[in-house]
Amino acid sequence: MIYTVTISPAIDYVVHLDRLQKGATNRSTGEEYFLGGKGINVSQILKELGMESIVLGFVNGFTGKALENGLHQGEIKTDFIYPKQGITRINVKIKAGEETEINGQGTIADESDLKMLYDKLRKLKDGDVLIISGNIPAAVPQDTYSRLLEAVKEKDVLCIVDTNGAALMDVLKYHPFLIKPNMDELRDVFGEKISAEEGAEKLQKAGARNVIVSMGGDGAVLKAENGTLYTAGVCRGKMINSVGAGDSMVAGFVAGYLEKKDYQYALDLGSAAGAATAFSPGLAARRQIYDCMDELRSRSLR
Ligand SMILES: Nc1ncnc2c1ncn2[C@@H]1O[C@H](COP(=O)(O)OP(=O)(O)OP(=O)(O)O)[C@@H](O)[C@H]1O
Ligand SMILES: O=P(O)(O)OC[C@@]1(O)O[C@H](CO)[C@@H](O)[C@@H]1O
Repeated sequence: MIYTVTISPAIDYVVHLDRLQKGATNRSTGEEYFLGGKGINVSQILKELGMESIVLGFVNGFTGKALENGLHQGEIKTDFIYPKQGITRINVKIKAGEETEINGQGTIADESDLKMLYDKLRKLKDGDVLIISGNIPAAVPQDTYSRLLEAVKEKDVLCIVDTNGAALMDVLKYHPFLIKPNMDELRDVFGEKISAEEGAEKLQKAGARNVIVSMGGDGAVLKAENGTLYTAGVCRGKMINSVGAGDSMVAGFVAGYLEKKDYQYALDLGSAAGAATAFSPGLAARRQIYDCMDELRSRSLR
């Protein structure tokens, strides 16, 4: 089974404006609500690609109920924990020419809540897949991801971690199967001058088995554990949404890898899913992902 972990899930409130005026009442020209949080986005794209997963994490309050109901309506299984503090956040994504995001703090998991999550992970079995995505909120211990990996380290679980900064560097000693920083996250760790290839190599030397560096509309590279550097093509289309492209790429890569154990195929499916989301108002639908995949594959076969 595939498990995704989202420490602080969200409802994403996307609001469209002609122009954002600071210090004034702005009237929207339209708005949308999406189920959000990085691991939850991964589960939604996996579902589009025909793969079942179980969503783990912390939710509470009316927004938590809406999120859980929405996932169940989409036939996505959940096994949430319900802390007493905070409520599931509403993240505001303002689209007024450029995108401005305001992400809340959300549910706050305390030590007893976290222990429930570690206990759930200890029950994972050999062959399971664990995908941990997103930032660790400030109110939650910053070594939480390391402790999640500690809980599964005796099992043959394929671990994927999509996070940044200290939390990313901290998990490398557990040799995660995959990490996926973007260029900003790479520069935060290694400085402005780092290239995607150099950064991927450094992260691999520090312990990651496979490293994808995603570069938005400029594509992505994968430094794989077989020593090969794979390059992804870029699908053509109109970028209308940057929220969830990275999560879609993680889901596409995992789905592709589980299907064929072929790194180039997995990277292409990840790139197709990322692009299809970038070209959609919310997360991509199956058909758009496979249209992008066909475009990438037909170009690389020429
Ligand atoms: N404008 C675009 N055109 C084509 N492909 C794109 C575009 N934006 C994203 N992608 C695809 O999606 C992948 C992931 O995007 P990106 O690098 O923006 O991830 P990210 O920074 O983690 O995203 P986010 O944090 O916004 O979810 C890219 O490597 C690329 O394959
Ligand atoms: O505040 P975090 O956890 O860093 O990011 C949360 C978030 O921006 O990430 C997803 C897109 O990747 C959105 O669905 C969600 O609102």
